[in-house]
This record gives sequence, structure tokens and C-alpha cells, in this order.
Amino acid sequence: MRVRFTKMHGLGNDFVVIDAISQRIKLNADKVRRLADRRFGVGCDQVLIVEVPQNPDVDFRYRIFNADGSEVENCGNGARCFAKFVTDRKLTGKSSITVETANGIMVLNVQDNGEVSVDMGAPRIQPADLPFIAAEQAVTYPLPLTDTSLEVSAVSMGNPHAVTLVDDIDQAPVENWGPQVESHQQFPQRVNAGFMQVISRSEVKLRVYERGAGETLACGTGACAAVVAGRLRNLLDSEVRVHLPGGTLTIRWEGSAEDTDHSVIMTGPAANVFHGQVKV
Ligand SMILES: N[C@@H](CCC[C@H](N)C(=O)O)C(=O)O
Repeated sequence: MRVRFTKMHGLGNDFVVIDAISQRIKLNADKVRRLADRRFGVGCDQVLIVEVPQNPDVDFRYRIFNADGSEVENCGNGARCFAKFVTDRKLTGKSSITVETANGIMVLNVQDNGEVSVDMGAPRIQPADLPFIAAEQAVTYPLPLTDTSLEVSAVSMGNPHAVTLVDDIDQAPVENWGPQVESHQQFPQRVNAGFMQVISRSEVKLRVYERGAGETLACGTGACAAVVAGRLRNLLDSEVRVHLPGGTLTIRWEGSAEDTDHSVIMTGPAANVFHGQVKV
């Protein structure tokens, strides 16, 4: 079966986006892995599927698969690309688009300048929310690795994140620590591992070793989780420019360690790369 797709990216975090409303498609983990393969397939970090929602009050259903075939709850850069995709394809005429995900409902706002602002919902920081195995809730937790121990903040943006502060992002051994954190036994469903250098109260640098995809050029939910982690430690203001290897996102969160019940708002670009057809 041949399907039409669009290759897109959000700051270099790249996606194969498929409209499963106007064409029939049945994906499984094996097919996702083949599509995502950078040599034998189209190549991407995640495959995004546009579907009809189950809730009639919502515009679309947004499904996300990592390159390793696992289906996941949330993807921030993907959400901005999703909004551009359904707008460009005229699947909606709305500039405020509601989508249902495995994590609940999200609102995507397409701005006049083409950037997309996403209400990512409130973060959750109870260990069970990730899930993360810990005796009690804390702002940071020691996480023993083979050769060192990290101090991580555990934040759920619908999907799980462990955020570590580093002195120098360019020297951080992300390729060593990332896989160890991702599959650490205290994170039974694995985790996205973020490494953040704080530049000032309104600027950070971030690299993310993503669950199911490896280190990517940007991670939207990772940027949100990093700002939440920074504010839980009282290191950051409520609006922060997050510099990732692929570019910069603006993240706004009014919450704090005392009151986490505020939505995280992520703003950034979304881009088309090419359109194609592929046999799946
Ligand atoms: N690239 C994403 C996150 C994709 C899912 C993640 N790898 C997970 O397994 O939770 C983003 O921009 O948020």
C-alpha cells in the first residue's frame, strides 16, 4: 500500500506526517521503524498521524510514534508541525486547533507570523505521574549511573522527562549519560533525558536524549520540562528562551514549586521539507 506523507521539522526534530483521514493506513511498530529508518526508509525522529477524533468537540486526533516504533503520549515540536500540516492541507480553517492525544486535549494556535504557540497543559511532578520510582516527591532526586550519580528533576509533560543541570552543555557527556538515564530501572516506561545549562534567568541551553529516538536536534516537551525544572529550583523567570542544537523555542510557565497548576506555553516554528509517497 502506498501512502502520501509530508516530511516536516521543528528546529531539526524531524517527522513523517501522514493524513489518515483522507487515506486508509494501518501502522504497526515494524512499519514505523521502516518509515523512520534513515537509510532504508524516509527517515525521521517521529511519525505523526492525523486522525478523526473520538471526541466530537475536538478537531483532530494526534498520534505519535517514536523512531523505535513505540507509541507515545506527547510531542511538542510535532504539535507545531501538526498544526501547520492540517492548515496547509486545508483540513481545517481554524487558527486555534484542538487535538486529542493519549495525554488529553491540547490547543494549537497558528500565529500570523507562521509560528505556532501550543498550550501544553500543566506539568505533573508526582513520581507516579511519569512513572518514576522514588520514596517521596522532591524537586531533585539522586540517580545513580554506572560511573557517576546525577541529580535529576522528574517532570511529566504527558510524557516523562528527567532534567539534569550541567555546567557546560558542549562538554556534557550526553551520549554516555543519555542512554543510561533513558533506560534507568527507576523509570519503568523509560524517560527522555534532558541536560540543561542555565545562562541567565531567561535563557538556557538544552540537549535532549529522547526516549525511542536518541539525541535529537530539539525536543519541545523537553524544553517545557527543562523550564519547569529550572523554576522548581527557582533558577528561572517565567519566560525563557531555550536554545537547542536546532534552534530556539520560547517557553512560558507561571508556575513554581508551590503551585504547579499552570499551563506551559511553547512557541516556535514548523517547516515543510518535502512531500512524497511511500510503500508501507
Ligand atoms: N520530539 C518530541 C518528543 C517525542 C516523544 C518522546 N521521544 C517520548 O518518547 O516521550 C518533542 O518535541 O516533544
